Amino acid sequence: MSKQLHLNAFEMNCLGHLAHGLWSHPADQRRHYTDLSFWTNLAKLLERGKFDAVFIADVLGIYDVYGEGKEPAVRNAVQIPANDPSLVIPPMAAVTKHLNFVVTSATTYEHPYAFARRISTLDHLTKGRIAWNIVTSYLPNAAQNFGLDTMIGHDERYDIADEYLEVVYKLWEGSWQEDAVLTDKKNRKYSDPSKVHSIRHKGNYFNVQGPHLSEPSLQRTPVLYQAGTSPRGKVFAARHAEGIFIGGTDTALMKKQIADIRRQAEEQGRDPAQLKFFTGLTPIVGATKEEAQRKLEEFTSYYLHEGGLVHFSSGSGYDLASYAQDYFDGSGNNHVQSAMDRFSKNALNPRTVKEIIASLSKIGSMGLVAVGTPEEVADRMEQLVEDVGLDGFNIMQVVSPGTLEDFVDLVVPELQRRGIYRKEYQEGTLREQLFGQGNRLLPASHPAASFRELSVNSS
Ligand SMILES: Cc1cc2nc3c(=O)[nH]c(=O)nc-3n(C[C@H](O)[C@H](O)[C@H](O)COP(=O)(O)O)c2cc1C
Repeated sequence: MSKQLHLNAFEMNCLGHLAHGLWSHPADQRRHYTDLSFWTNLAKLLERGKFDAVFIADVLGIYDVYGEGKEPAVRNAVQIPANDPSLVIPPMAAVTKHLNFVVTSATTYEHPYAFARRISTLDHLTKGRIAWNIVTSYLPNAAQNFGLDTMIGHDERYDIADEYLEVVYKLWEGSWQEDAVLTDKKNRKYSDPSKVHSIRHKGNYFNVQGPHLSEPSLQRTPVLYQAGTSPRGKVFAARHAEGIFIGGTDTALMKKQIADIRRQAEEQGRDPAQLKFFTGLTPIVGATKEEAQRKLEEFTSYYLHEGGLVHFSSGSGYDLASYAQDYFDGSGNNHVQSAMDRFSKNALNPRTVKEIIASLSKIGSMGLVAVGTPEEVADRMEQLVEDVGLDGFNIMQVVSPGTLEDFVDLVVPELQRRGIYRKEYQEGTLREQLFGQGNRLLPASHPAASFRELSVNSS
């Protein structure tokens, strides 16, 4: 394999992210997610393992579709309690030099002006180590928490997201010219007002005058990740995303989606090499095959099936506590549509509702799982990259930090021995680490670049 692998650790600022119930395993430390040291220790571990980034998911409401109430989610700690994803980044940045941070934020609820400033602040504090995972959200309760009775329709959420991106591109790329900051102590001029521009955005969803309050950070626009591969999601990804997080376990479908997004990006004049594809992988590693298998069985005994059902029900929009048909009928389409592409009757490999419920009793049911020796796990990763066209993985955890410790100590050296994973970090921003030196900013072929013209056309 000639490609170099990229690795993110998949995280969330909460007790129960994906491995529902595993917080009660004796070795698990997730109950300390409210402590700074949980995050600084994680960051140091990941930098030791030369990880690209910690990728932090987020939600803005509770998972209350299953059983039509909050009790199952709260009882099983399914992403509740959950704290803010961005505030743990500065302490992690303070104890590392190269590790990067992907923060998830939905375009449906928070205003882009405030969000753009928070990201610029993070990009300044980390010296260009920030990415944004752009999502549109899928929880009805999130809509209710932000003043709506029901969720905005699926495709309209993406229309809002497109305009949101236009606003933040104007703020990040167009508001401050590159030479606007003078730092001229002699003449007591910090910035040149003629080079700091209002953006005067008036759109269907947002009106923003500007200018951006933050001076330009190293990357200006953070590295843009996206998750969601519905037909509308793919159009959005092809236009904006530099990193795409593809979910699920159906590798034939992933391969199709990757080819589709790369083709659409190329049609829009983007270089398909400027898009990197990731999927979720849960590694369970042992010195021998038998030891790895024993670990899996032990972990499974702590896993809560009901937690998996709660998670899936809100993701898909189907209440698995009461759904009576053999196959999903497509009515869950306002939630995560790409989940429906995998599970409905029209899926490439359709599964019955009964089969789906059974699969949710297993560890790692939200992504791929690799159980075995370090060599076997590395083999599987290499094969997936070659067969599916992936560029890397979001490593999903079962016990924290045990899963990542095993991976760093056992699998990383094997990947390095094979020459497919860095032994040392490259200097530079996250975008440069992903796309090579000199790529601090988005390329001219990216739609954000057109908003640099703002500085020429306005004042
Ligand atoms: C792999 C994957 C990870 C996702 N992570 C999140 C997340 O952390 N927070 C969130 O609000 N939505 C998340 N989403 C859903 C996105 O909000 C997405 O924009 C929305 O549900 C539409 O997805 P779709 O294009 O597949 O229909 C994720 C979706 C996928 C497929």
